Amino acid sequence: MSKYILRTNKLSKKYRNDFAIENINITVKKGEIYGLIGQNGAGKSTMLRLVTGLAFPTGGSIDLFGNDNPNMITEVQKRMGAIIENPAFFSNMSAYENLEVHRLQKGIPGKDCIKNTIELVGLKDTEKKKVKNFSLGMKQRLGLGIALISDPEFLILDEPTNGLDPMGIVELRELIKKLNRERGLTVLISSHICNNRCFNKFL
Ligand SMILES: Nc1ncnc2c1ncn2[C@@H]1O[C@H](COP(=O)(O)OP(=O)(O)OP(=O)(O)O)[C@@H](O)[C@H]1O
Repeated sequence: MSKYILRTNKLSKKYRNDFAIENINITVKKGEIYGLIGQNGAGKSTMLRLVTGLAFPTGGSIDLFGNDNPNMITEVQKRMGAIIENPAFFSNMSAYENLEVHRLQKGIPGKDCIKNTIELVGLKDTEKKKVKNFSLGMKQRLGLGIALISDPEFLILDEPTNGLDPMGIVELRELIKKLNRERGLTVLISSHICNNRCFNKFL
């Protein structure tokens, strides 16, 4: 069985005449938390959009779960969960109802996964509160819940700490570490925090 989840080979994306990313090779091993660090505009979101199939490369290849056939992206997507940019929510619904919509969309049988996900991301006490009344930290947790509801093997997070206060960052960091430790979840996470000390602290 493959020991890595993701491998890119000379991955490039060009918009008109400019490369957003050029010849990027990364390998994310099974069970690791991989940090993608770069300043604003470095190409982090582009990279994650390519990996999740939201955009197509202009050069190079992406190997996910040992499969580099681009036509298989729908199959491998089922094994991934992602938060890219700001996830969309139904603001007049509760966390439970939002998760129910995603459960139905993904065809996940039984409602146990909703309760479990709500507990996992720490939204148990929100009960019937509507998402429009959520704090940013709660919205991040719900986004994470949506990404996790299908029990993925690979979680991709694009700048998940943006806008969070220091406490929210610590809570999110602990949750990601817990998911990695207890579920063996492999995580690819981006950040524009270029100070190595800060980023090491994050992980
Ligand atoms: N749809 C697009 N059309 C044209 N150019 C784009 C598009 N998406 C991204 N770019 C360009 O590609 C480069 C990389 O952008 P990207 O959003 O991937 O960087 P980033 O590292 O995620 O930045 P940030 O930290 O600000 O989110 C930028 O120069 C950006 O302007």
